Amino acid sequence: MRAQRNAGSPAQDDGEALTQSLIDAHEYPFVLIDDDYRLVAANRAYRRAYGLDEHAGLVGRRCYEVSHRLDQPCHLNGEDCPHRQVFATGEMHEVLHTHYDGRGQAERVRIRGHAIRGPAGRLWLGESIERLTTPEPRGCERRMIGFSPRYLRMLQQLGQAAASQASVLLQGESGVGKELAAQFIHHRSPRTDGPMITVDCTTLNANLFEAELFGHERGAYTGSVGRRPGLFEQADKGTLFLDEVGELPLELQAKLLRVLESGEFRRVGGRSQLRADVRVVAATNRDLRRSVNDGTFRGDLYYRLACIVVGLPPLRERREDIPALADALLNQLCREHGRPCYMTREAVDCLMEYDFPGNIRELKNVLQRAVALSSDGVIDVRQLDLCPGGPAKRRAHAVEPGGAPSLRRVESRYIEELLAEHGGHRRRVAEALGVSERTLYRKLRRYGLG
Ligand SMILES: Nc1ncnc2c1ncn2[C@@H]1O[C@H](COP(=O)(O)OP(=O)(O)OP(=O)(O)O)[C@@H](O)[C@H]1O
Repeated sequence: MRAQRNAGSPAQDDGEALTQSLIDAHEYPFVLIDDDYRLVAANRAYRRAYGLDEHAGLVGRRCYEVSHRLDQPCHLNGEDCPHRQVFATGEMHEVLHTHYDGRGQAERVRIRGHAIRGPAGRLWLGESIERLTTPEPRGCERRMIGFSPRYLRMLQQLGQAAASQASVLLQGESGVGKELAAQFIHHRSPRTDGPMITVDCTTLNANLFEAELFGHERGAYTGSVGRRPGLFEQADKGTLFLDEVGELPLELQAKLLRVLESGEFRRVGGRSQLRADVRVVAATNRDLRRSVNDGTFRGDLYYRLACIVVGLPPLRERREDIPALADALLNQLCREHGRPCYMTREAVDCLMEYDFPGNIRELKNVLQRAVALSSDGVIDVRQLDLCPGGPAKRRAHAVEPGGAPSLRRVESRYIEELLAEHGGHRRRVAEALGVSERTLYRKLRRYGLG
């Protein structure tokens, strides 16, 4: 708080020097902020991170100007603001935010806002800032691109879910990144050194269920040559990821519930009762509550799986992330193809206009196609093959005379158009849609197009 006053008593000077050396000892960027959002003191790490030298008039500037490049507090921008929370409650508040470093580069940071009290009871906000892009983030975290407030809120929820042992249900459309989110939870959880085992619930049927999940003993049935542990056993001390859990037939839901409740199972052909200690993360692109109401999903299983529910936003609801995502995916494709590629401004605008029913997987496919189509490494609107006349035309087709159609209606019409365009070739339709063939088959069934 040195620069707040020009001269102080020796005792004050000592106090200020002490405050400064205490915050300088902090390894992460740390800043003290008053109730009017003004910076009061900052440590060296903060000044380095935000490109501010000691004499650059740091004190008195507003926190949101320095770190967010905003001219208003971040809660007015849809963000969870630690300043507002700490001054309202006097309690520590942790959030994820996007900050801009000294070179104007966006970076994801975890902020812990502490309530710091002065001798006279005055309150300050002490922000400790952990930069998540450096030092090295964990593998899947680095791959999870997104800086929008909506995406950061979701990451925050995933982080909180990871810290608990409760089961987590990830809900979101196909291609939004549910599997990546499950990996994030696993790697952030205390089980990170254990295995993460994925169960694809779309492939399970009554014949396979027990052998797949619980394993079998040698000679348990014709063709079972050796003993094989099941997925449940393999996930012991780790995470069991139940992908597409909403597709599990009703009769198997009861069996799954039983083993989840008890943690006990028996291999096929085995006598002994075995136990596995698993943490369950499940994912679905259905509205499972509605499935419970429809009677196609068991309510008791839903409540067992959905202690914590995290919704993953579709890409069209976080369009501001599209340029960064496209950039990262394009860089990856360039590395794979061994040649540089560049996207024009118009191409980026075109991507931001598009609705991406297949979400990030579709964005990836669109870019893959564009890289293949571009002869000189420049990707323009033409190579994207989306607009004009692409989604805009398709969207115009989809609008009903009576008003906006439902998303399901838009999607089913879009699939119909793609089927016609590709002569009914399902693999190509799945590619164009940016979903797996499996997902396409489900959609065809759902919309009666199969
Ligand atoms: N935030 C992200 N940043 C970069 N890439 C992402 C992100 N989220 C997902 N992806 C990529 O998008 C693709 C689809 O992701 P993922 O398989 O996790 O989606 P999903 O929701 O599980 O899809 P489905 O429901 O069809 O199984 C993957 O290639 C994944 O690496």
